[in-house]
Amino acid sequence: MELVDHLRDERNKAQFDVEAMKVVWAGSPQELQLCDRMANLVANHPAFEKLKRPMLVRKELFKNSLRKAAYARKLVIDLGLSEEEAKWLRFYIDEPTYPDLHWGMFIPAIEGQGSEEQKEKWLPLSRNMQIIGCYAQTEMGHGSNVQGLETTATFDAQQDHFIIHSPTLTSTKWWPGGLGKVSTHAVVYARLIVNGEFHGVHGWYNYYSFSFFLYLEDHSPLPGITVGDVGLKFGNGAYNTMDNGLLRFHHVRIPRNQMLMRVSQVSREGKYMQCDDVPRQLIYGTMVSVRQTIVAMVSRTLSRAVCIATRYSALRRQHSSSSLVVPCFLMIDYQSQQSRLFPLLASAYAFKFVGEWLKWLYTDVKQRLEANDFSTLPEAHASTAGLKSLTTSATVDGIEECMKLCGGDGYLVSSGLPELFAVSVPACTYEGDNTVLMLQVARFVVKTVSEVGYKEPLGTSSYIRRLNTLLHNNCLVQTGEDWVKGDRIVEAFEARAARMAVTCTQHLAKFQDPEQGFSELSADLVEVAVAHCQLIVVSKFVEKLAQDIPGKGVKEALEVLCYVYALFLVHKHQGDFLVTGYLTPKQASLANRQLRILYSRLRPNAIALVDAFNHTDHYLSSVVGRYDGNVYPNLYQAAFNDPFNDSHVPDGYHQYIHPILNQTLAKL
Ligand SMILES: CCCCC/C=C\C/C=C\C/C=C\CC/C=C/C(=O)SCCNC(=O)CCNC(=O)[C@H](O)C(C)(C)COP(=O)(O)OP(=O)(O)OC[C@H]1O[C@@H](n2cnc3c(N)ncnc32)[C@H](O)[C@@H]1OP(=O)(O)O
Ligand SMILES: Cc1cc2nc3c(=O)[nH]c(=O)nc-3n(C[C@H](O)[C@H](O)[C@H](O)COP(=O)(O)OP(=O)(O)OC[C@H]3O[C@@H](n4cnc5c(N)ncnc54)[C@H](O)[C@@H]3O)c2cc1C
Repeated sequence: MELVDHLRDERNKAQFDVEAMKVVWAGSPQELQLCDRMANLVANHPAFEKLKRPMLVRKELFKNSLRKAAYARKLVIDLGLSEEEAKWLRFYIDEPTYPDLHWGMFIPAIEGQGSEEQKEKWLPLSRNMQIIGCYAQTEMGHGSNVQGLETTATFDAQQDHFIIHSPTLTSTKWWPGGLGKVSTHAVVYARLIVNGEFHGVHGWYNYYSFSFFLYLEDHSPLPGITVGDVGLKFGNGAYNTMDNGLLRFHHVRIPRNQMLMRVSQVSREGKYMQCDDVPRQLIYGTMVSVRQTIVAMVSRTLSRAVCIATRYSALRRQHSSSSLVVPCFLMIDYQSQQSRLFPLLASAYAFKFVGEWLKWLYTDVKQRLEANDFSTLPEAHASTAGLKSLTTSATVDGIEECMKLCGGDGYLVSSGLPELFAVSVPACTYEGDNTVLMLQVARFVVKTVSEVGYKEPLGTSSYIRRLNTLLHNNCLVQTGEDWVKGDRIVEAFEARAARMAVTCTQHLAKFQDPEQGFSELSADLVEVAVAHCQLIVVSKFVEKLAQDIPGKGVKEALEVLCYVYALFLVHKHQGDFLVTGYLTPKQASLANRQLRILYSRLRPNAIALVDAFNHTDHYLSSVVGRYDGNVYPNLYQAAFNDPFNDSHVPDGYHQYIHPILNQTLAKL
């Protein structure tokens, strides 16, 4: 049967080379080839079917996810896949499961915080999956406040042991993924007590379950340990494939050498030693690593939602305002639809490029840390925390908007959007609540501003070196066209960020107690941090455009996206730009007018730009976002694929409907 491409006319409108754009989106021809291979491996393997997922009850859902993870592991071994290939394989399986935490947090925690001897012992076991681990930091009473963790690790010099204990209900470890049912081991964060003295929070490599011996049928916890799942989470399917767990210790003994000893050590004699030159913050290093990973991946999540909404918008017709009878307008041709959709399309590209940059920054920091150079850690912390916060919040809001952009059909599970939203929304909370993370960025920015004159601002904060110019020179834009110049746009974002930071720093200086000031001004400080992070995203997009980008029309299409992203933000936050006095109302309205012109330039490329994401239909799992655009027959069929339509007479009909129809309610 001949396949009909319902989006062919839209595809023919493209003004750039889509294959070349696919390479830009993937990062390199090699990355494109790798992702394509892994995506198709998953798409063509029946083991990874996922359409029935939202219909399954938790126990079936969980068993199904274990089966998929086991198949994935088998494929990794049978095909001899590299760690990088295995990572993409897991990504395209598109189901949160215990290996995410094992590979994403447990192993990095040992790598970053273990001594050489500890790494030699535990890493091979972990990499071969002879043990499965998780990252147990959060407690029932303490998530953001890591210093408040209550679990204790008391050194017993006589037996050369640590005694791990949960002294209160609120000290129960609460939320760690993979902990509830699967993991055999955990990196546990607890307060160190040596000779009755507290030494703050540290990490311990710990085992809590007999399941280390995989052949045991009885998967029961070690004595003194209570473990379980925290319970059903938001959205059927979604994150319920993960066994987020709870864990309590009752005076559980572990050998002294299971304390992760890179940052500090306890000797056989019970002497506590902070390792020379290694900052205590290194115990937070795993979070820096995962926040970076989240930013590297988030653009794919947003691109998925945008791809679905763009394709459906380019197919579905609505009435024009002049004729309520003849459906003529494609949804995508409504200005109002474009003004909601195109900034999200531009954001997906913007987040991809900032993610690439952050990966570079993190790789550099990691190498420095290995060589005991900790100088760039504060910058890495602020950038990973801020960008994780900015991009996940925007992505989750964006998915919700895409759902609305598809009208009622977006709300159907078969659109793929509700599940995508449910699985993504906890990203605003895990790895640090987004507001708490923005406050960390604000601390960094305010500190940088306060130190001007005696400490040189570096990296992402180097704009603060030009504070005088940024505070006193106002915007030079006179025409709409003036707004589509990279350096002018970056300068506008620098001026806004600098002015907001200086104002807040001055307000803070009025408080005698800086912490009280920080608390009272926290809402303003979050806005300072947002301005700083948006500047990073905009400037990295502009820097990307300065590179050599091959392919017909590719650079031009990216330029339009970059300006859409930036001018959309200028419009959305015009209050900031106006209040700081950098823009006049006239310049702000020129930005908005230019934005509309950019939407019309983006319009013919819209479908090609989402095709360049190279998403398979399996990954999208969306009837309305199908590549061939053959939506309506499939939407109709999907309704009948729902087991609820197996029968015309649902359970309960005879019992509860017949009495109403027959007026025999009294018998109920
Ligand atoms: C939307 C789509 C999503 C797509 C997703 C795609 C892929 C997903 C991939 C992976 C995700 C998979 C699973 C997720 C699993 C989730 C796991 C978790 O959630 S683990 C638990 C995470 N918990 C947190 O993040 C807690 C947040 N709290 C903190 O980080 C800290 O306590 C806080 C708030 C930063 C600081 O507290 P505070 O008490 O004020 O300060 P401290 O005394 O602790 O420290 C002060 C100094 O330390 C510096 N600092 C803080 N953090 C770090 C760090 N991480 N690295 C380096 N330095 C750090 C801080 O700047 C202070 O420095 P100065 O003294 O000012 O110099
Ligand atoms: C799906 C999922 C997976 C997770 N996986 C893991 C895991 O594998 N391992 C692990 O250890 N943890 C995990 N967590 C826990 C996660 O890291 C915490 O939920 C997160 O750090 C936030 O902490 P909290 O839940 O205690 O929220 P809280 O800190 O109680 O925050 C609640 C509210 O208070 C505000 N708030 C808190 N502190 C401040 C402050 N100082 N200033 C201003 N506002 C503040 C926040 O903005 C938020 O609005 C997971 C959580 C989820 C949802």
